[in-house]
Amino acid sequence: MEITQLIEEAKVAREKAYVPYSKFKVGAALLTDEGTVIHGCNIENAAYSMTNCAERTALFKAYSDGITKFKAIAVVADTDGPVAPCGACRQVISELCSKDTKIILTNLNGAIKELSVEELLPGAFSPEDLHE
Ligand SMILES: O=c1ccn([C@H]2C[C@H](O)[C@@H](CO)O2)c(=O)[nH]1
Ligand SMILES: [Zn+2]
Repeated sequence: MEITQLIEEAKVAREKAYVPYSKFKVGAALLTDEGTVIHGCNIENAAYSMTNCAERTALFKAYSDGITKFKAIAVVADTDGPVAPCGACRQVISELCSKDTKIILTNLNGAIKELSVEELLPGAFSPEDLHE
């Protein structure tokens, strides 16, 4: 699947966002190694800190179905430039994606920024750091 097509999938995912508080819709689309696409959107809560971002929704959906290998993840929001994932998502992406998963950050105006996982969060805390 082309990256442009994956970005369209992220836009479809974005329409499912549950954002009564921020009104800021975000969509994510994960391209699995098998070639399937898994959607994620942000889901907010009246207890604001319970909010789950689109990127983490997509990854948690995939892992909970036993799918753990991804070629790419596209993220889209109505931002001026390519959307900037929050720190929590950068940390989770660093661990749950492989080092060669492409991170595609976009907006509704066609801005596109492609990053590696290392570029998304240089020097991330990782499972190896837990070893004594
Ligand atoms: O990359 C991002 C940035 C923000 N949000 C969500 C969290 C919250 O619902 C709203 C405003 O921060 O956007 C995401 O889902 N992904
Ligand atoms: Zn986030």
